[in-house]
Amino acid sequence: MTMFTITKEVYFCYGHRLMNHAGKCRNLHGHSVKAAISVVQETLNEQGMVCDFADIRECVETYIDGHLDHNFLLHKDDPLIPALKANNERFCALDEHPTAEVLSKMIYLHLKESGFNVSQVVLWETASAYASYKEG
Ligand SMILES: Nc1nc2c(c(=O)[nH]1)N=C([C@H](O)[C@H](O)COP(=O)(O)OP(=O)(O)OP(=O)(O)O)CN2
Ligand SMILES: [Zn+2]
Repeated sequence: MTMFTITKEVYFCYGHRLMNHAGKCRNLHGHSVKAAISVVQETLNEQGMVCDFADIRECVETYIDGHLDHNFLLHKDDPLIPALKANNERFCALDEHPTAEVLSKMIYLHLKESGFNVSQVVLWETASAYASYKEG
């Protein structure tokens, strides 16, 4: 079987902390990250594309702007949440810890639910560390 793959990169920022981390990542800190989104198709459309890069960007930008970009990402049981609420600060409480693994999965599932034949999402959290999510 032959397969075409395209990959679109998007960039965004967030603050977070990993509340159960034994080291420095338990502290409040932030990242400026890159997500690389790969979409596959066996055949090309009438424009000779898997899909337009811009279609991936639009889908993922709406989601990232609404949930992740310039937001503060916390586990839903993080004891900081009441203080953020009391001060009207923006945050996003996740069912899982806000790791690169979990964020790559969130982006993947959004694209899949939006109808893209996404094969993988890779999230570069720092210049030297990335996580990826794919299914099957
Ligand atoms: N498997 C994971 N490990 C870690 C994650 C993660 O999301 N998944 N996240 C962190 C921290 O949030 C942060 O990303 C720090 O990562 P790290 O590579 O340790 O940070 P540095 O840039 O400081 O790396 P050095 O190479 O040690 O300078 C931690 N772990
Ligand atoms: Zn971090």
